This record gives sequence, C-alpha cells and structure tokens, in this order.
Amino acid sequence: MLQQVRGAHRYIGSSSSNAKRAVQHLDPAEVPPKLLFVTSEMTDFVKVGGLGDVSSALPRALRQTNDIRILIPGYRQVTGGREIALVAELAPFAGLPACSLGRIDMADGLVIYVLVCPDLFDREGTPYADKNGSDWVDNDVRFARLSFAAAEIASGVPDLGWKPDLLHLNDWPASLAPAYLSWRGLDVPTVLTVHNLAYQGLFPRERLPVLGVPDSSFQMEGVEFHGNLSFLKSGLYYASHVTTVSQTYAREITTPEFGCGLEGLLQTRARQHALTGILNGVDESWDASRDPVLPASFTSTNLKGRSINAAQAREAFGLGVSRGPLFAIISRLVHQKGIDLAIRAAEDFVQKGGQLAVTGQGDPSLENAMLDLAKRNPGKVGVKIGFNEAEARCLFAGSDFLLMPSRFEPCGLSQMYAQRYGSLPVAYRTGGLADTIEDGETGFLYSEMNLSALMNAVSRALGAFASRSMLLRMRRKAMSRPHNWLHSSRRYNHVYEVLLGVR
Ligand SMILES: Nc1ncnc2c1ncn2[C@@H]1O[C@H](COP(=O)(O)OP(=O)(O)O[C@H]2O[C@H](CO)[C@@H](O)[C@H](O)[C@H]2O)[C@@H](O)[C@H]1O
Repeated sequence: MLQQVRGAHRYIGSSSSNAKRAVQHLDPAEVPPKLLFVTSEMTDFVKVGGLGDVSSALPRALRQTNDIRILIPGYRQVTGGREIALVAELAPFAGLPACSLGRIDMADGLVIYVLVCPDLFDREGTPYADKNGSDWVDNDVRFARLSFAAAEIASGVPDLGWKPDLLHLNDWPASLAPAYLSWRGLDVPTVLTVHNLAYQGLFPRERLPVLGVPDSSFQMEGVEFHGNLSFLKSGLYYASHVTTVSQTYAREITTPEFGCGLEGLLQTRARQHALTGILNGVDESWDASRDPVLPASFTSTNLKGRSINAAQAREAFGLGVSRGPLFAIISRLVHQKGIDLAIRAAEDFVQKGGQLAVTGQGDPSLENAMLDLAKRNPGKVGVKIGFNEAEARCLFAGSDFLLMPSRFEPCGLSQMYAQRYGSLPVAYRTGGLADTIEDGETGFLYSEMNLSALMNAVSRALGAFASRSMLLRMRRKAMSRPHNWLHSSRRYNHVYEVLLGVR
C-alpha cells in the first residue's frame, strides 16, 4: 500500500524480522568512508544461496569502520507487509523504467535502499526465476535497472543527503554499474565481488539500446562476450577492483579450466593487482550452543546434544534408527555441486551401513535423480526438495559428514557451517573448499575430480567414523575453526583504502 507521509511515500506493513544482530559503533573521531553495497539477495529478506548470507553478514562486519548502506531490488519478499519510506524518484533511462527509491532502517540501524518498481520486482518467485524455475524473461532490464540506480546514487542524483565514496557490487546483477559510471565520465571507485563466475548474465546484442549500452562498448575491450552482452564481463572490465571469495578461486579463475572463457581478462586484472581473493566468514548466528532452531544445543567440549539432533534428523528424513554414519547434502542441486557423483557414491556407502539425508532444490533432473535414489533405498536415503533454513541447520547439527563434491567452489559456506556444527565435510580440493578444509583434520579432501577419488575420501571418512577417538578429535577441531567475518572485513577495508587513496 502507498501512503503520503510528510512529503514522502511509504509502503505500510509489518516490521523487519531481523532485529537480533549486534549494533556496530563507528569511531566518532574518524569520518568513515561511505560505501553502497549493491546486491540481488540478502538473507534478511530473501536467500537463494550463499550471496544472501554474505550480503547480510559482511556489511554488518564492515560497519565497524565504514558508513555502509545497501541497495537491493524491491522484490515482494522485501516490500511485502513492510513499511518503506519512499525517499526519491528515479527517471527512466533508455528502455529502463522510472522507479522510486525506498528506505528501510533495520532494527540494528543498517540502512537499506530499496529499488521500488512493482512492474519489475513485485512477483511470485525467486529474485531470478519464476516458481517453475525459469529465469524471468526481463532479467536484463531488471538488473540493468539495479546497476543503473547504483550509478545514479553514486553520481549524487538523486540527492539523498548521502553520497557513496565507493560502490561495492556483487555478481552479474550489479555488474553494469561500473560501466554506466564510466560511460557518464564519473570517476567513482568500484569493487566487484564475484561469488560465482559461472553465472554471467548473457543477453543478445539487440538489447543494447533497451539497456542504454552504447554500441561503441560492444567489443572485446568492453561488454561483448562471444557475440552477446555480458553483464559480468562488463563488471570485470570496468570495475576498479575485482575480488572473489577465496584465494584459491582467485588463482583458479585465471586458468582455462575455471575461467569460463574470461581467464584472459582475469589474468590482465591480476597483472594490474586488481584481483584479490578474500575468504567468506561465518556469521555469529551459527553457534550450536544457542541456535534456537536446534532440538538440542551442544559445544565442542560437550557434544551430547548432537546425538539427539541426529535422532531427530533421521526421523525428519524418514531414516531408520541406526548407529552408522549419517551423511548430509545441503545444497542447490546443480551440476556445479557434483550431485550426480554424490548419488553414485551414496549407492555404495548405504550398502556399508551409511545413511544420507538431503535437503536441496534446483535442476529438476537432479531433483528427480535424488528422489529416485531415496525410492531405491527406503530408510537409508531421505530427500526433501525445497529450501528450509531451519531444517538445514538441524541437519548440519545432526549429521556426521557433509557430502560436498563440488566441481568448483568459489568459497562455499555450507562446509564452514558444517564444521562449526561438528559435521565433517567430504569435498574436492578446489576453491574455498581447499582453503577451509584441512584434510584428515577438519574434513576430507580428494584431489582428482572423479568418482573413485570421491569414494576413496568417503572410505576414509567411514574409517574415521569407526575410530571414535579420531572422529571426536576431528569434530572438535572443525568446530573450533575461526572463520570469522571480522578477518574478511579487514581485507576488504584494505582494498577500499587503496582505492580511496587512504593507503
Ligand atoms: N535446500 C536448502 N535449504 C536450506 N539451505 C540451503 C539449501 N540449499 C542451500 N542452502 C544454503 O545456501 C547456502 C549455500 O551457500 P554456498 O556458499 O555453499 O553455495 P552457493 O553456490 O549458493 O554460493 C555462491 O556464493 C557463495 C557466497 O560467496 C560462495 O560461498 C559459493 O562458493 C558460491 O557458489 C548455504 O547457506 C546452504 O546452507
């Protein structure tokens, strides 16, 4: 509902659910840099995958030293039933429609700018796709509008009484912002964080005029990628600095194997010292001693509660009572995550007394393959297709091992959540998995991307399970691993300081 309130419009509804996070205080002696963090998901409102968690946690860690605000599209999950003051109007540009800019002040003081445009964003579905999983056909306009709004705010029009010194953009949906700034001759520093190079935002050349992209930029030194417009490439090319979410992935994406065809450009950015890997963290809500959704709490020194969680997880997933190992998969069910390999490995370990509980959704063919696996193995494999954060937490806290055979993994949060909750990840030595798992200490890594290497790692996990003392030692060590956001935020601050000329 729209209402006129003291010169501003607002949507009326219930307040935000995210009131629990700690307030960060800025040092009044310093003028902190003003940052606009632009994202297409934020777990406070809507989460499709890891980007949602990062967008909720990282800005809050960065608030200690920066005046940071968020810009997010006004999806139904953001605007629905919430009071939003409308603070500015944004004019149309090329084929991008006019929008309003709303503002939400979160309970912890974090300021969120919301791009309100019901025609583009007020829909039933995820940020990227309809309820059948098909990408919205106008995703180019939707996210060009987001990128353009970011550039407008950085240019100081509209006047919000707050103008960012730097834009921090995330993934392809925000990636046209540095290009829009460049085409307008505006010299605002920009950081682009790549959470997954495989999602690029590719659209046909004919869309250039609709999106206000100049023809002259449609070339290799610009936005063109094999005859298409690439949002992500635009960002990689025009951003002042590119970061990605682990050091290993930052190296990997400069190679043909992991570079998705963009390795040449990424090598150039690396040579310019404009490509940095910064590992994600785990936010403080991941604490098994006080997570309200867990059936039983526990700590690394008192693990008793874990067996209660395991029993409940077995019941919730229709698994039989067992003293054998419980494996979990908590994942988007997509090719990247190696789900096909996991299914084949599971066929084997359930014959050896193991069980598997799966919560995930994604590619319909992988969803069906998982459901078939469960049908073939009643009481041994339980699968729930869907996205349920509470269920995921209970599974991290009740399983013995997390199966995560990703073919590539920019960082991966699930393996860090699993470690924090005492479930040992079994994963391929790639990207952030290589940077966060110590083989034989806090999980199990294998070094060749094939089924037999995965099965070998699973065998080693089964061996550890048979030796209770080894399992306990590894579990305790994994739980104590310090993956915190403060460490990551220091590294982002360094990048900002260099760009802002503070260093
Ligand atoms: N069905 C389900 N129900 C409940 N929860 C579910 C779920 N499916 C997935 N999740 C949760 O979604 C998140 C997934 O995050 P990941 O980082 O592991 O992968 P993702 O590929 O989405 O993220 C991308 O971005 C992040 C952030 O930078 C990178 O870590 C990663 O490598 C990159 O691929 C985790 O919190 C997981 O628990």
